[in-house]
Amino acid sequence: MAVAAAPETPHTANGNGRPILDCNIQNLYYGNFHAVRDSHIPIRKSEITAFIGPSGCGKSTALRCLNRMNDLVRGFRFEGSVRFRNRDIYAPSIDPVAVRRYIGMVFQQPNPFAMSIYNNVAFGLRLNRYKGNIAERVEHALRGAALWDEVKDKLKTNGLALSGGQQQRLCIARAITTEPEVLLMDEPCSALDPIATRRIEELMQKLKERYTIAIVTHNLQQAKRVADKTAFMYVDTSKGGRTGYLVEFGDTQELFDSPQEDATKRYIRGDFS
Ligand SMILES: Nc1ncnc2c1ncn2[C@@H]1O[C@H](COP(=O)(O)OP(=O)(O)OP(=O)(O)O)[C@@H](O)[C@H]1O
Repeated sequence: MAVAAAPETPHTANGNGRPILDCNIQNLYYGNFHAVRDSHIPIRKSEITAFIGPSGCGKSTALRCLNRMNDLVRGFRFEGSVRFRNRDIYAPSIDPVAVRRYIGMVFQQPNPFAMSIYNNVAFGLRLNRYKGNIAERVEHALRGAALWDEVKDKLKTNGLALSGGQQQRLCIARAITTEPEVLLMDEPCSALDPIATRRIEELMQKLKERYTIAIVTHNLQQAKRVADKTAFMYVDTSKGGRTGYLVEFGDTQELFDSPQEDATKRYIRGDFS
């Protein structure tokens, strides 16, 4: 598969210089609806990049561009590029299923499969016909997701029997078991209580040593706590539509402490939501 063939070695290449994932959305449509324009978001290795902005500005849409999840939506049309391992993942020769093997995703609602904890985590390995020791990889992923100690004695229990926070960590284990390079997280804590949220945030800090993370969050404090870089998006209604675009991108602390754009200032102050 073309995506896999590029020279960069996962997890060991120097993170300086070019972004690991260079997202350049010129125009993005759902049917006739112009959903996002002019958004260049470079995502750097071993950093957490947060996407913030008011509802409907295209945060999730932009995130889902990064592993071609929007391809599953009828009428979706993309103009631009997303470069990963020196290739544009939207090039005709690229298989979107293979892209998702390298760029995994965790969703807003924890969504374990209705099967055992073990099988949830082993699922992706079996799908990829992994020939090594599956039990070892399952344990490794559950440890990586800070869940092993809580579930090691009940691996045959149904994943749906776990608490919401545990289910989300199970989904993270499921996403990392195939060792992706990038993890996309679409509001991963929005269904969780503050304690479970904190656990996921702590986990993200550990995970970023090994995986590059992009996260959509409505929670500005969360972006401040976890993200190295932040992209602020807003909605352009000037032409009668509602098209999202990138207003400002930069170091999280700088963006919050001294935003350059008026829209960013007002959003951070809470003048609009
Ligand atoms: N599958 C889809 N089909 C058609 N339009 C869509 C689809 N998904 C999103 N949209 C539209 O694209 C725009 C951006 O949606 P998106 O969910 O990306 O925004 P968001 O910033 O993540 O919003 P929220 O914070 O409310 O989740 C919205 O106007 C939305 O209605």
